[in-house]
Formats: sequence, C-alpha cells, structure tokens
Amino acid sequence: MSLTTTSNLIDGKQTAEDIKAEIAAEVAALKAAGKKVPHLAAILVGHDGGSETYVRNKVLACERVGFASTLLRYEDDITEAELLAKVDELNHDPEIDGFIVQLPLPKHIDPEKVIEAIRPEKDVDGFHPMNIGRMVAGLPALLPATPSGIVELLARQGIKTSGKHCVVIGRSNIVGTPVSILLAKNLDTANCTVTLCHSRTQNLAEICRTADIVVAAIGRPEFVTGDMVRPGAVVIDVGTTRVADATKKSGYVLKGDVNFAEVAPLASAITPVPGGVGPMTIAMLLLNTLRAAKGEIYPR
Ligand SMILES: Nc1nc(=O)c2c([nH]1)NC[C@@H]1CN(c3ccc(C(=O)N[C@@H](CCC(=O)O)C(=O)O)cc3)C=[N+]21
Ligand SMILES: [Mg+2]
Repeated sequence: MSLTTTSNLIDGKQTAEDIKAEIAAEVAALKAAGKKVPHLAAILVGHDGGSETYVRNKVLACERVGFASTLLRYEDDITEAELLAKVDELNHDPEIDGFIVQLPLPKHIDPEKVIEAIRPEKDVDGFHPMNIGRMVAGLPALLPATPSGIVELLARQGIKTSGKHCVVIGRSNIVGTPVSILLAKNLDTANCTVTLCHSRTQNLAEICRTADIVVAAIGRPEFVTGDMVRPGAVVIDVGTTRVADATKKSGYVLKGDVNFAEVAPLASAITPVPGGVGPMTIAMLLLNTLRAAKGEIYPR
C-alpha cells in the first residue's frame, strides 16, 4: 500500500461547504445591516424516500447559512388545483424570497403546470420557462442548481473548460439540457464544445471516448463503463439512484451513473456519489435564494 496516494476525487462536499461559508458571511452582513434574512420554502408532496432526504438536506443547509426555511408537506392525494393554490400563496407571501416544489410529483399532477405557476422571481430551482429562456439568451437568470453547480465545481477545481469537448449524456429539463447550454456559453467558466447524447444516440461509447469532460446524467446506475472513457478525461457523475442492498442498515446503496470501480482509475478527475454533485446542487439552491432575496436578477 502506498503512503503517498494522490487522489483524483473531486470533493463536491468540501466545495459546497466553501460556498455555504461565503453565503453565511453575506447573511451575517445582511443581519448586521438590519435587513431580513433570506427565506426559502419547499413543498414536498408524498413520502418518496429520496425526496424526503433531499428536502431535509435543503432545510439543514438553510440553517447552516442562517436562512429562514419553511417546509410545507402534503399527502399524495392533494389535487392539482390545491397544489396550485399553495404555489400562489407562496407567490404572494412577502416573507418568502424563493421556493421549490420537490419533484417528482404524483402522476395526477402536471409538473409543467406547477412550475409555470411559480413566479419567476421566486423560482430558485431555475425551472420556470422564463428563467430557462433568459439563460439560453444569456440574460441574467436564476440558473438551475445542478447545472450551475457542475460549472461552479469545475471552475473551483481549476479544471480548464475552454475549447474542451464535453459530452453530456441525458437530455432532461433539469440537468442534461441546461448543463449542455451552460457549458457551451462564452463564459470564462465554460466555452466548451458540447455534444448532447441521449437514448437514441448512435455510437454512444465511441462519442464518449472523444470527450475531455463527460457529464453523466442518465439516471441509470453504473451506465458509464470503463470502455466509454478516454484515459485522462474528467468525469462528472450526476446520478443518485437508490439500489436495494440487504447488507446495508438503510436497505439501499446510492449509485451514480458511472461505474466508479472501472472509470475512477482512468479519469484525471471524477466526482464521487455521494459527495460530488449532490451537495453542490444544494449550495447553488442557497445561492439562488440569496440572489432572489437581494433582487439581483429581477430588481424589486
Ligand atoms: N424541485 C426539485 N429540485 C431539485 O433540485 C431536485 C428535485 N426537485 N428532485 C430530485 C433532484 C435530485 N436532487 C438532489 C439534491 C441533493 C442531493 C444530495 O444531497 N445528495 C447527497 C446524498 C444524499 C443521500 O444520501 O441520498 C450526495 O450526493 O452526497 C441529491 C440529489 C435535487 N433534485
Ligand atoms: Mg452526488
């Protein structure tokens, strides 16, 4: 066993802690100036285990940085009309600076309708078409948290992106599509050449092997295998799927979209699951809430 192992692990947890410390300092300054602290609300419908964990982590993160937070819980038989009414209450509540509706929602509720009902100024998930449209147009916007977290993580790790070929796998509205747009932008932290791959892509493995940076956002555990990654590539794993495991006290293990055992030895840098992209998502949600509270994007 070597005593001088250098790790290629990208520490998303620590980077998220750094961002939270910066936010906490700003909150302290707001407080000192006699201003109200940012207030995030989260709507959670039903009892999905993953959603419970993520929302709990978001509330804990609010406490950590000095935000106020409110968790609104509803049973999964809430009607769409009732949920839309709750959204509108939050839209008009001057105490609430930003809020999210945790996804997925029960099948009888149309998530697009709920997202469109959120006032763009309070849409700290950055999912509203107004924020997506402004992002695409390069206008100031509340950016979706996972995509902006990935860009921020690469930047803070000193990973060069300009001119690099980035292959994004997955085209969801939440991750794949927006991260491909952000990474292609003419920004110091982006400027990539982006290829967006999905379930209909031909020669996926071959395309992946041409990537300097791979972003895996498919939602299928261990989808990216060693033969798909060029030695020296940077690998960003967005997946967090709970896979049943009777040997664990929780009854499950968290699996990324990357076969870590095969890919980590090849990669120049790789995000672990947990402790990679997930904590960054939460840090960027807090940053959006701070921006919303300060009226940075949509002046009040
Ligand atoms: N309206 C909405 N906004 C979201 O941002 C949103 C959503 N719905 N639905 C689901 C996805 C997923 N997501 C994660 C957030 C944190 C972790 C996270 O903190 N993960 C920890 C591990 C947590 C665990 O132990 O399960 C980690 O990777 O280290 C993961 C996933 C936000 N999402
Ligand atoms: Mg993660």
